Amino acid sequence: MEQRQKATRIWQAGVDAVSGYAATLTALNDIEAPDQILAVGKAAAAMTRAALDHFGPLPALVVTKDGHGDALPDHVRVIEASHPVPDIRSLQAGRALREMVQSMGSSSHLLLLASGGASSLAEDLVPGKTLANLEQLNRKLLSEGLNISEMNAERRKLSQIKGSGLLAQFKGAKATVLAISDVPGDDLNVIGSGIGALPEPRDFQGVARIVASNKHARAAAARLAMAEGAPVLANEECLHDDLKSIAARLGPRLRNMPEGVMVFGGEPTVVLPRNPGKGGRNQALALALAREIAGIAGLTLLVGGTDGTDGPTQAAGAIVDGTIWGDGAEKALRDADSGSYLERANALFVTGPTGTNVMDLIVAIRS
Ligand SMILES: O=C(O)[C@H](O)CO
Repeated sequence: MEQRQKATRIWQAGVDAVSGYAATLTALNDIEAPDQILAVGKAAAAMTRAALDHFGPLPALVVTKDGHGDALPDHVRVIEASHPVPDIRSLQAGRALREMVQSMGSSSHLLLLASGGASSLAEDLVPGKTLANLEQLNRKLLSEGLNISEMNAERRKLSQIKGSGLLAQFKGAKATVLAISDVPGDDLNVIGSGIGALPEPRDFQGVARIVASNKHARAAAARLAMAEGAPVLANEECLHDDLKSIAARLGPRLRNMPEGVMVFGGEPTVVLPRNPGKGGRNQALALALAREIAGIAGLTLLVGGTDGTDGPTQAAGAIVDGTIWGDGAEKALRDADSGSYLERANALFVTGPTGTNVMDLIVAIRS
């Protein structure tokens, strides 16, 4: 129990360090007041709250995931949409964003706050494509084990607002983009499929900045571990691979880990069966790692999505140790049903929406 609490504290320190509110507030210090705020992604509400606290009650349009749009003032227009597979509200949100950008005057300054999840939450399709095409594409992409860069290259092909398409329609004087990165390499053209990417030949002044990333979260987690007296044995962004390979690679390191803490970040890919059960990539990776450490005492792993939601579930991930792997685990892994198994084992890690999204974070503790 003590190790679970320690892992949770260290993981949470990582997430707190990249909170959408704090990261945005800090970045706003040297930015002039905009005329309009647009915010898209899982951290949109937290980022908007920071901008409103800093600048006062500016007009704002927030597009975010179901259940992530709370605690905003009444004057803010909030559109909640579906994630990870878009729905009709994603199209409404995409249209609202485009219309807002197109309606801004020639001297205007737009503040665009972008975070992960935007690919699904807002879309404005190229002519000839339908919601059914969009849903079908996303289901396919999510099940094939592609990395985010490969997925978003496909998503951009269907979109009028991704890959700098949104800002290409802005005729104002200045656009400032602040982004929280949930992609490897922090590439603005990949975050939310490039919803906040600046177009190359543009007639306005454009500034874009990453305000939080996985690196910041790992650094803060490692800092807390050290402050609590635990040697930090690893701090790596190494989870960009198919989750079976990641488990096979990390397994021996974890089994042989001396006393201390290891921190890993990134986003595993997963190939889903035709009818997946309950879970997400973090729960699946946690269970695959539970197999690797089965029977080992004094070792605890917290595997969690920093946004607080792992796939289409209410859990952020799971906390596992040497006692978790047991009857039914192999089948649950095979059927992409780790969530059901981990729930029965009382191993789910639940935080609710965190107000940020910088991919996933693993904290391993050995005592
Ligand atoms: O929305 C998306 O495309 C992913 O979260 C990456 O930003």
